[in-house]
Amino acid sequence: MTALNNQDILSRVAETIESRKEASPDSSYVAKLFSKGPDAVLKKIGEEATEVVLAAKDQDKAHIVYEVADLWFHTMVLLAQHNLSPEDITKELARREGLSGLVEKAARKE
Ligand SMILES: N=c1c2ncn([C@@H]3O[C@H](COP(=O)(O)OP(=O)(O)OP(=O)(O)O)[C@@H](O)[C@H]3O)c2ncn1[C@@H]1O[C@H](COP(=O)(O)O)[C@@H](O)[C@H]1O
Repeated sequence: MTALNNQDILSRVAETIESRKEASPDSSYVAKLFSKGPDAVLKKIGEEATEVVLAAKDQDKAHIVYEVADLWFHTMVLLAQHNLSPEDITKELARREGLSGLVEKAARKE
């Protein structure tokens, strides 16, 4: 297996997104998004989240997968804007693993 295959897709896409910080907006969708400023990606995330909701309401599995991929991708661009990586999110999920949301919420109320 090549080194490329050993890396997971989230890491590979995150690396590509990072590299687009230096790329020309004419040659790259991500570079174009970065060049528009921070609000552009926030707008895309809002749009893509709405599209996920609509796909789910339609109970269309293929459409849900497509729209969630768009949403994940745009949240990865947001993470890159803040110099964060998918690993920061997986670490947070790992930290929460096994802790019931109900238990965590009850602890917050104390
Ligand atoms: N995973 C993605 C990805 N998912 C979705 N998109 C783009 O995100 C946009 C989604 O927006 P919409 O569905 O609203 O379509 P649109 O109307 O064309 O969008 P807007 O012009 O309104 O923003 C489309 O242009 C998609 O092509 C992506 N663009 C890039 N990537 C990854 O990012 C890498 C770098 O891309 P470039 O920066 O373009 O080279 C690629 O190799 C991929 O791995």
